[in-house]
Amino acid sequence: MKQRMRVTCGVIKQAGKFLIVQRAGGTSHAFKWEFPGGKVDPGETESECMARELKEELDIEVAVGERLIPIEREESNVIIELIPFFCTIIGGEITLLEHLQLAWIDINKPIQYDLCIGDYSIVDQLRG
Ligand SMILES: Nc1nc2c([nH]c(=O)n2[C@H]2C[C@H](O)[C@@H](COP(=O)(O)OP(=O)(O)OP(=O)(O)O)O2)c(=O)[nH]1
Repeated sequence: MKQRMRVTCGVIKQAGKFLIVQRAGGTSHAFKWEFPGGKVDPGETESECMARELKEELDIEVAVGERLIPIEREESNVIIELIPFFCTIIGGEITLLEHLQLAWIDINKPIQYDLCIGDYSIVDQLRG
């Protein structure tokens, strides 16, 4: 059986635009753009993971809101379940602790960034 990996990712909207961040070199999906987040640790709930990852990556405190429809992708020998959550910043200032750059995107315009492939399905959900 293939290994499953659950990954939460945060959808943060401000002034009508959505936050995406660019992965660093030397990681899987190096230099791709994504919604910030990461793998669910053993014993942790999805929303605990979401809040922890946004603190670790962006140094912000968030209220974790609605869970969107998860996206499942098969990659070499793992199945990645990407679980998006709407998040609202309740503390801190966005500081890039792991990523190279950030951008605020207008969801209704063509995306000018090279997103991780599964993230296009999140964009589709946000476009409704
Ligand atoms: N965080 C995040 N990961 C994504 C997205 N889309 C997507 O395919 N992925 C993939 C990339 C990685 O293979 C995996 C997440 O791993 P990660 O490296 O961000 O997770 P992590 O922070 O827990 O990793 P680490 O501690 O092991 O370095 O999911 C996305 O929008 N956000």
